[in-house]
Amino acid sequence: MNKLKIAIQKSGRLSEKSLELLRECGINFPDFKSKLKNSATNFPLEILFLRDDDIPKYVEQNIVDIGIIGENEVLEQDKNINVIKKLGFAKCRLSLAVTNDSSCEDLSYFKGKKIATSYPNILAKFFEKEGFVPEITEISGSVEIAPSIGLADAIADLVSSGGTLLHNGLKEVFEVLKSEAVMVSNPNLKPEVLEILEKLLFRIQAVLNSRENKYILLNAPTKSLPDIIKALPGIKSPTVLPLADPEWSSIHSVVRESDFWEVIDELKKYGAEGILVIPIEKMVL
Ligand SMILES: Nc1ncnc2c1ncn2[C@@H]1O[C@H](COP(=O)(O)OP(=O)(O)OP(=O)(O)O)[C@@H](O)[C@H]1O
Ligand SMILES: O=P(O)(O)OC[C@H]1O[C@H](OP(=O)(O)OP(=O)(O)O)[C@H](O)[C@@H]1O
Ligand SMILES: [Mg+2]
Repeated sequence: MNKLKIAIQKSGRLSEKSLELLRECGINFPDFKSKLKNSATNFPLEILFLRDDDIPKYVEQNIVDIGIIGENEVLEQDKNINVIKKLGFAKCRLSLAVTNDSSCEDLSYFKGKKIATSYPNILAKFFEKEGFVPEITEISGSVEIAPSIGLADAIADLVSSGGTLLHNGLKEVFEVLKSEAVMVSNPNLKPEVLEILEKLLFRIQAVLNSRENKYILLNAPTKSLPDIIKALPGIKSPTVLPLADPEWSSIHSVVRESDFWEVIDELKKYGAEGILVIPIEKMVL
């Protein structure tokens, strides 16, 4: 039987969220990662647990068909692989940071400086556009320690909360790129494997849609219905149901998480009451 082979980070920032995504797609697999190659029990999928840095190479060589890694790793390694879906987790940015006492106004500050990073290729390309490339020293982790031990003048590393920079006396000065987890694929998959991938992507999209949206129910004065309907950017148009009291109606709709609070403010302005917000389990459009 044909199977789709996926590589997932064994342990680290991407690991749990990648497995959670597969589980939410209804895919069951034995729950232990010490067995580095596992098969799903109810979907034609084989899961390999690997170091994230190795995943682009394995996808390029078609040892696996697809993988989940950070966009940062895709750009750094520049292998012959395709990004086929952004997955919306492990959001972070690659930023330049200097010691708190440095006065860094613009990028020319880095002329003649030494920068420690795990992303030397991305950083060199970034500075080539500026017309100069500072000295770059590659280290594979704990990058934030470099200025305090005299290894470099500045760093370029991944930042999300900013806590690690803060605890190491550094300040973020320029963003080099934004990143999130992505699914990558070998560009030449066999049709029978592509067919399985399409099925998986369909399920993933339903999960991502549900994460980005909320189902809302509310009661509103019937006379305000036109305003309320205008304020609700539903999938098609909201469901309107009469209540026992004809002066009131019940309205159901789907609202994007990102627009949520503005929409609620609008609805309240038009007299909406008893607003219930419900997470969506899956959403097939
Ligand atoms: N602070 C962060 N917030 C959000 N996402 C992050 C953060 N740091 C890293 N990431 C993302 O998670 C990916 C994996 O990061 P992690 O630190 O687990 O990798 P690693 O130490 O290289 O692991 P491995 O042992 O597999 O080589 C990164 O490539 C990046 O895309
Ligand atoms: O802005 P923050 O929320 O503090 O996150 C930033 C830190 O997260 C990543 O390292 P990670 O913790 O994954 O450890 P690693 O060095 O082992 O990769 C990154 O390399 C930073 O050090
Ligand atoms: Mg790694």
